[in-house]
Amino acid sequence: MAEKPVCMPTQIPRGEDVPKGDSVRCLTMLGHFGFECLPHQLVNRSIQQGFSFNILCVGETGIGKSTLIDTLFNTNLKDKKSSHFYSNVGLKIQTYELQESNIQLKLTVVKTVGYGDQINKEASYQPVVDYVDAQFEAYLQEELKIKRSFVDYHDSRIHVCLYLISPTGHSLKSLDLLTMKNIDSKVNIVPLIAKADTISKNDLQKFKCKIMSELISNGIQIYQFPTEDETTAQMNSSMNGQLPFAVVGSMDEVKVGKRMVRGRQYPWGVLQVENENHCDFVKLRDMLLCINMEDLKEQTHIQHYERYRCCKLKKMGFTDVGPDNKPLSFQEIYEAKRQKFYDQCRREEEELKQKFMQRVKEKETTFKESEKELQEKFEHLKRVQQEETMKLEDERRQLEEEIIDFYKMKAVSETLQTQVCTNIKKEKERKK
Ligand SMILES: Nc1nc2c(ncn2[C@@H]2O[C@H](COP(=O)(O)OP(=O)(O)OP(=O)(O)O)[C@@H](O)[C@H]2O)c(=O)[nH]1
Repeated sequence: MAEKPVCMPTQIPRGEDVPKGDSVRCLTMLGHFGFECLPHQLVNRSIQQGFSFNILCVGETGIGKSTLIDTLFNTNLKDKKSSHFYSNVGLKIQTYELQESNIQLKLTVVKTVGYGDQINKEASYQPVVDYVDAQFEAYLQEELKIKRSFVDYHDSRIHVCLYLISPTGHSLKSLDLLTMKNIDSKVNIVPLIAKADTISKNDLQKFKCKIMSELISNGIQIYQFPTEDETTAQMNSSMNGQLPFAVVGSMDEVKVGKRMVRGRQYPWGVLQVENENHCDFVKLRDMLLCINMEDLKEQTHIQHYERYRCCKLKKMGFTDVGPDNKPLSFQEIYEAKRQKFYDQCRREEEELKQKFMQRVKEKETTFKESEKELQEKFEHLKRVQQEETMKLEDERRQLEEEIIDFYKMKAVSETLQTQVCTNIKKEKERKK
């Protein structure tokens, strides 16, 4: 084996001419180094770690959500039927560990419950929006932690929203438009016509065109299968032209000739779920699971999550450039924020002090006025009391004088009485 060249860090003296443009130099290698095996390392690691995929299934009650998921993963995920009588829309979240050959898949299925059953459907999309945002928020919080643990973190961000449209054959319902409008910037929407076996082939084509034109005229962005990779470009661009997929779900095995196939049996024949001439189920499964799962996850991360993260950080006051459009470091923003916060605290403290002083002054004035009032009242009462005392004193003196006069008169009357008695006695004796 050839000797490996020692890789030295490139050091270019300042001011020395650096060739512009072609900065990557191609070296002719002298032997085998083994880095052609790099992709295998990735494959092995991915197989060891396992894969995860999160699907949001939005559609009216009984439209065929559970059957479609079961058919997609060829498993019976055993889901109970929902009632039509919920007063609000809810979500049912279930995580399954699936295995195919030696590939592990952690599948999370989030399904709407009671969707489209309320009379007032205006807020029906809100639980869906809240859930999608909550998963972004959880991921952001993990990212912002000092000690992050992405190795065992269950990333629950929604990778695809399968939006099941009722096979009315006419047009989208206002609830469909409202919900899709509110989630199209948060999640990859793949629109599907549910129970496509209930609508004729002719009507189906017209219905597909109608749905697409309504989505475009309402400015609703649906997921486009990527066309950058030349190995999948042709297939994906052809599939983009066939959206929304008309799907049929069934876990029933039906006999067709000598084969058993999955399908729906009718008196007039069998609808084979996996027959591309009967419905678009296989197209959906191939696009979703075989060809574009990684792109769906990537779009979730670099487009939808990025938008949420950007909005959230901006709301928190973070920015990449200052008012003069010069780049700002995290440290500078932090310092600026700290200073702003400190100034705000000082301002608020000063305001509080002023308010407090003002209130103290007001209270002081009120107390002084009350004190003055009380003093005046006291003086008045004192005067009244003095006058009362003097009056009473006068009356007492008058009474005393009257008593003295009374006693004097009493003494005089007693003297007179004694004299009269004596005189009467004398007169009686004289008459004898
Ligand atoms: N004709 C037809 N019937 C279907 C299809 N998919 C499901 N069904 C039937 O529709 C009924 C409801 O299907 P589910 O898969 O339970 O519907 P769902 O939307 O999960 O129901 P909830 O969870 O109760 O809202 C069942 O009787 C299914 O057999 C389909 O593609 N075509």
